[in-house]
Amino acid sequence: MKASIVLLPGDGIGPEIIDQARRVLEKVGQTFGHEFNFESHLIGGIAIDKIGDPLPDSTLQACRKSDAILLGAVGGPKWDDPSAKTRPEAGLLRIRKELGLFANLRPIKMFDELADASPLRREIIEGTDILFLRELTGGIYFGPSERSGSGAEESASQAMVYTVGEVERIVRLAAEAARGRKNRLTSVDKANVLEPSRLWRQVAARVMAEEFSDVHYDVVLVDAMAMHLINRPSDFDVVVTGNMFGDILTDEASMLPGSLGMLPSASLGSDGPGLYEPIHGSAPDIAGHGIANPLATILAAAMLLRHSLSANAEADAIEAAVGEVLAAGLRTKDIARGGESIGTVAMADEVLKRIRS
Ligand SMILES: NC(=O)c1ccc[n+]([C@@H]2O[C@H](COP(=O)([O-])OP(=O)(O)OC[C@H]3O[C@@H](n4cnc5c(N)ncnc54)[C@H](O)[C@@H]3O)[C@@H](O)[C@H]2O)c1
Ligand SMILES: CC(C)[C@H](C(=O)O)[C@@H](O)C(=O)O
Ligand SMILES: [Mg+2]
Repeated sequence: MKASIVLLPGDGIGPEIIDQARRVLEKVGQTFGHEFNFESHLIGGIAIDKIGDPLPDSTLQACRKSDAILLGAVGGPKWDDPSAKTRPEAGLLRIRKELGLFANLRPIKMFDELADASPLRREIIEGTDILFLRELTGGIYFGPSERSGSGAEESASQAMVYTVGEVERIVRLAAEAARGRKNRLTSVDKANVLEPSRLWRQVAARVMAEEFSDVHYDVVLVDAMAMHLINRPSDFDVVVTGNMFGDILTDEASMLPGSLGMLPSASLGSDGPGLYEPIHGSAPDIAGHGIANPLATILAAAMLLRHSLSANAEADAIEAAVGEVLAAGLRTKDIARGGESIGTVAMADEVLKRIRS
């Protein structure tokens, strides 16, 4: 197979972890006889610094032509001025919107070998296997925003907007995913307070009744979900929710496997290339120290192989290698819980050694 993969390293630890995921993909290419062509492009703060735009046209065009995109992270204190004209994060939001990547799959996969890394008790996290489907191109992230007034009367607003069509397509995708798993779908909203959540709940209920009556379906309010997630995580199978709730709940869920550095994601649309990235950010507090956990990005590369290139055996090979590394007790600092740890490159070296066809 030949495939062209665009790499968007971005900011902070982005370049460090993308370098390692690329080495893993190259090893997969050699092992399975594929030709992967990599092109790196600018996004985020570095793109603001070099081109004055967090998503330069050249980057967007290259992404459109590619088979898949692997992104590191964007943002950092250097670009945090609230009065700045643009922000690194705007580049990420725009690429998701431009490519129509409305479905963000965030698997919360437990590696049994890593149970010691979680701050939660083993009996709570055991058996946890959740697939979050976070709606990614709508909701409050993309609603109209405004600043007006001055002095103590100055105000800011941003609207949460969902259309029926946006809810239907993400719920359908989530319900189909549930059919291939434990056949359970939970929809998370704030319908006791928010109008868009009431629309979300009505549309989801109709889609489930009309098209997926075989799937066990329930709804949970987002505040309660934040609690259930760390109290009884193994009760959930597929969880579908809006853009902001999905963002927050999945960072919380990273404490099940033990670190943000363990969670990958896939952002998919109805056609065109998918975008794959860790769920974490640019981790400015550890950038440049060589200690970032590359496994979330390496697992995102596995999702890229599975979802964009239909290379399931190759994706399995990466996931198996990660499992073996963890079983061997090898840990980056974030999952070492004070014990011995290895750095970013050494962790990727250990994964590389274990990639087999
Ligand atoms: N997809 C993205 O590009 C993305 C996602 C989230 C945040 N951000 C941006 O990143 C910047 C920093 O945000 P933040 O600090 O709130 O969140 P963050 O996810 O970057 O970091 C939160 C904490 O987790 C740790 N961490 C994250 N990834 C890690 C890894 N791979 N290995 C070890 N530790 C890791 C960090 O060191 C930090 O202590 C902000 O500008 C934010 O907007 C970008
Ligand atoms: C950086 C930010 C725009 C982004 C989001 O909120 O979607 C991040 O937190 C994520 O989870 O990918
Ligand atoms: Mg986030």
